[in-house]
Amino acid sequence: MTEQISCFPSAEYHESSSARYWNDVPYGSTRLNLLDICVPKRQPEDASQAIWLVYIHGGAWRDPLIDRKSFKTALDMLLEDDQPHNIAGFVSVDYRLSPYPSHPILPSSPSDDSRNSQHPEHLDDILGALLFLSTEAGRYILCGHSCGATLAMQATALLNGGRRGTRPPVALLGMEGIYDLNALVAKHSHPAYREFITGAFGEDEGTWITASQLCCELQKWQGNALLIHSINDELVDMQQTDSAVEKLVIQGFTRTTAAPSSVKNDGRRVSKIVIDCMHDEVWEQGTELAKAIRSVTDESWIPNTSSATC
Ligand SMILES: N[C@@H](CC(=O)c1ccccc1NC=O)C(=O)O
Repeated sequence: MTEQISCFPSAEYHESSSARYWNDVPYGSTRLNLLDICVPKRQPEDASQAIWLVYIHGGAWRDPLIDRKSFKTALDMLLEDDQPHNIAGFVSVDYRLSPYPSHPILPSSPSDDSRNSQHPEHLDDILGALLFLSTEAGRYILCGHSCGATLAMQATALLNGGRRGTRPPVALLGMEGIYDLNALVAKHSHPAYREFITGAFGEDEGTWITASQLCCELQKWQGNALLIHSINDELVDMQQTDSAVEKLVIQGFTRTTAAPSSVKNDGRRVSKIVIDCMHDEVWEQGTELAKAIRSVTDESWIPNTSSATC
């Protein structure tokens, strides 16, 4: 079937009893510039409150087996919810990856331009996807897992600088995020850490510092940030989330322990929630990812000031 929707005109879709799906939609020119869109049939009752959720997968900027499809388990759970919600659509985005020649099943080839990228190309792809979506999904929450949370933060920092045509998200949801590359490598002695950070950001540790600083450059952003980390994350230490929260607080964010509904919700709130599962169980089992999305799409997490979307 086809339908005219302004951002993806006449694209093919398929449907289930609960949603319509536009899968494998190209937003750029490489094989990994693809995204999946899901529009629930039960739409928000108040269209003015409608919000999109854009998910950025993890996988250390390089793992070909962790891709946009990793959102599916949580998405299926969310579509089964019987409570009303305010999500107009869900998007899961792929982006170009860094080299992974030692991958046991799908090693990257030097001639594959979608698997030989380095910073800031992953980020460029995310910004490209958000620009592509901007007509349809202009009011959105940006959600990422692991290095997807890094990209979500960095994209928000750049969009807040006023890239034409794309507004920053109204809220950020970071799960098991990496926000300080140098600290991650210093903390974890397993050579894989240095290997994937070098693969994604190069040998120059100065670049790692600049890329990490970009994560928390949210001085003027008016949205709310919810950062979630598991006490049993065996791959990324909780200090990553703790120090990101501190950096936001230093920039004037108010630390909240509950959803901001209990206080005046004019944005610039940051909250940390501790969960209990392993790093990839967040999306593999889907329960924690779905739960986190329910928390943040609760209207109380969306700032009610109009400036939040400017
Ligand atoms: N599966 C990945 C590893 C991975 O995803 C990862 C490992 C340690 C810390 C963070 C990770 N992922 C972050 O996006 C790999 O094979 O390189």
